[in-house]
Amino acid sequence: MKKINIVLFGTGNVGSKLINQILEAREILRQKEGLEINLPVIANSSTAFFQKENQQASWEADLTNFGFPYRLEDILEYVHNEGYENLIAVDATASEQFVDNYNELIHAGFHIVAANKVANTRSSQFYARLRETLLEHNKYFLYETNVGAGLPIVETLRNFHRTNERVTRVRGVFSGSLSYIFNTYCEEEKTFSEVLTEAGDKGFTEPDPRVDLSGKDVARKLLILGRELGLKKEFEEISIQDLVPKHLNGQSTLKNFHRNKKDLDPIFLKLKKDLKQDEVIRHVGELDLQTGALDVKLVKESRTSAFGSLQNADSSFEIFTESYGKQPLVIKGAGAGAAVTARGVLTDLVKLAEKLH
Ligand SMILES: NC(=O)c1ccc[n+]([C@@H]2O[C@H](COP(=O)([O-])OP(=O)(O)OC[C@H]3O[C@@H](n4cnc5c(N)ncnc54)[C@H](O)[C@@H]3O)[C@@H](O)[C@H]2O)c1
Ligand SMILES: N[C@@H](CCO)C(=O)O
Repeated sequence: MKKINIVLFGTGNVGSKLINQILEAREILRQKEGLEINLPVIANSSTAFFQKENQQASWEADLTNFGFPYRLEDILEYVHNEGYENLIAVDATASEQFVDNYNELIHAGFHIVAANKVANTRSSQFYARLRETLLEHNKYFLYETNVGAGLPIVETLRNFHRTNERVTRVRGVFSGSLSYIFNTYCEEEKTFSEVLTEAGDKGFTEPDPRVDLSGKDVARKLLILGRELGLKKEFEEISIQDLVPKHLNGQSTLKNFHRNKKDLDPIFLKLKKDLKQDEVIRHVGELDLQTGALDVKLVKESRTSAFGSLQNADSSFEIFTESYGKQPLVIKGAGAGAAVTARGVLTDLVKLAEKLH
């Protein structure tokens, strides 16, 4: 039986769903894949819990009752002393800082699976150095959920690139949360701030929804795909339409944003009122591989168009390549949500396990 040992960082929407999916799938994975997934350590921003045997269904109570404040070194020392092999660190945080730990984790023998997009969107230098370190230590880094949650976008583009299929353009509704927000806002008689709150409650938005509304999350996804296709770009080069008014932006606290998010209502009401009868608002990202332009913006679409008819938190990616000619390859489905994202992370874990001895 092949065994992998996971140290999970982040027990929020995605991380907690992942633990439950692992517990539910554990027996099937043993029987059908010959794979045993252990979760000896789970940690959030303040607390870690070490478990000698397999994680139990009561992990939430264990983390609350037996968790303790920790430093990364405590975890590294623990897994080293216990002799765990095939170690995988799962980054289910949204933290800008946590990725600073990747280097140390790789040196300590970890592979990495990330839902967090930050590591792939820092400078090109950081991006290249991370890959060099992985190579030097013979470690893998999988991050399919960085774009389109559980949809197979990164792998599809990587396969095109590997096989010399020229990708010319990728256009899409990249954000599951903004898809939900505009799909709902254009159909229902609710204020924008009500819909935004609803999207957060359903686990569709980033922990700080301004990361979605500012266009940053979609810009990150464009950069990740562009780099996957060999494009040399920095985050600052992306053209982004920011939907957050200045007085509520990242310079002010998240609490202040939530307290004043009603200020968004008149802005979006005006946009809605300006629509023609058959039009809806959609948030799109576009990556033009021929010009190297990356663009994030709001557009008006006809209700019956491919993007205009999207529902719920669905994303849709149109991939234009040489062989697909004028008709793009389209990948469409839920682009946000804890369950689909956690399933994507679990898929990365199983894929990574296949590569290990
Ligand atoms: N929710 C989705 O639909 C979705 C889809 C695809 C990708 N993602 C990505 O998944 C990640 C998690 O999203 P979420 O919705 O679960 O967020 P969340 O806010 O619900 O959970 C984040 C967790 O990370 C923990 N954390 C923060 N900083 C940490 C640190 N330094 N060390 C350890 N733990 C830390 C927090 O305590 C919390 O448990 C994000 O990067 C997000 O972009 C989310
Ligand atoms: N906020 C993100 C979650 C998935 O990364 C989105 O809307 O797509």
